[in-house]
Amino acid sequence: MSTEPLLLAVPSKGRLQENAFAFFAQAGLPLVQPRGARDYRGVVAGLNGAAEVLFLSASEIAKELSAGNVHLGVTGEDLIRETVPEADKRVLLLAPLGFGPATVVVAVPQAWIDVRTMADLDDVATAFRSRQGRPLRVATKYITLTRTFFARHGLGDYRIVESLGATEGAPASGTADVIVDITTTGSTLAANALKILDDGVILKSQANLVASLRAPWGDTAREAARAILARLGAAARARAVQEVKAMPEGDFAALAAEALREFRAVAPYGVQSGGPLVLHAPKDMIFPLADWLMSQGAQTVQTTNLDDVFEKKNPLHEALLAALPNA
Ligand SMILES: Nc1ncnc2c1ncn2[C@@H]1O[C@H](COP(=O)(O)OP(=O)(O)OP(=O)(O)O)[C@@H](O)[C@H]1O
Ligand SMILES: O=P(O)(O)OC[C@H]1O[C@H](OP(=O)(O)OP(=O)(O)O)[C@H](O)[C@@H]1O
Ligand SMILES: [Mg+2]
Repeated sequence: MSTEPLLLAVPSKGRLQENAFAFFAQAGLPLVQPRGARDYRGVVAGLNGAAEVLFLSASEIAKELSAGNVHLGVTGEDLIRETVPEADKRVLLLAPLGFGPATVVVAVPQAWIDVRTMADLDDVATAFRSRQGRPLRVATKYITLTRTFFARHGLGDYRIVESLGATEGAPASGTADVIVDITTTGSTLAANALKILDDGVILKSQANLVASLRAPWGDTAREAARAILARLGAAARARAVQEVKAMPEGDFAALAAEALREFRAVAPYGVQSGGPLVLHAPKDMIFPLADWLMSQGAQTVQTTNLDDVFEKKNPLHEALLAALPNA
């Protein structure tokens, strides 16, 4: 029986760091750095040493998950898709985390007014070859994503100019003709007079909780993952729903069935004959559900934000178990 602790990799700096810390703390899993903020190892508090934390950069986390050197990690989906070969065999994206949004796009100079689509860009590539005797040049650090996307659009005659920063400046400085890079607010593209092709969205990325399928998943690591995923799952479920309480008139069982069908609301404690009817409903359904409950005779409909909703059936843990070898 393996007692090696679970290794969790969390961004140590950059855009994802602050949100990642807050995310674990909010789920009742504070990450502590016993020797201070410059310490690159820590622990997940409350798990008796069963889970250690490694603080790495977002791109290193993608590599370590791929290699199986950590069990769980937080990093951007863009970095996973770019750096992990045959990603589906090596990692499992357990859950998007709602922060670190970034879209990987193909962008061209705004001055190319007739170029709006990947098909137009293919024509440009053909023109570069025949008139200038050279291929279209694409500046990017997303080499794999670019190759796959261009191939999917039948665009083959181009050259990648590897860029390690300030990619958006490449067309103006003449080192490339077009770019593939991430954008969030769009202000960097606009400042460099670039526009996104209509069909030029390669990937909509955000930070994800990712499991490595190649890591040595011993008993201690599995048990730590179960405990972590139970807490994360409870916090996620609590964010997704509100509790709704009301005393409608009529057959509660039939009303609960209709609430599920029409409003995706569940009755987690079943229906009590004396009432009230207690439901967990998705946040975007609260108003229509309340309206409907009042149309069914409820005088008052009360909703509550929840801190945690622990459920015996934990979709995160089940997804992990299903993906791990001989689980
Ligand atoms: N506006 C943005 N610019 C850069 N990255 C962003 C942005 N918004 C979200 N992200 C995401 O943050 C992750 C990259 O974070 P960061 O740049 O801190 O990591 P890194 O590339 O590993 O670090 P570094 O480049 O300093 O070594 C990516 O997944 C990216 O999609
Ligand atoms: O759409 P926006 O909101 O303008 O954000 C996108 C820009 O932000 C990032 O650059 P960053 O500032 O991290 O510099 P670097 O990648 O060159 O290090 C990214 O590489 C884009 O250039
Ligand atoms: Mg960066």
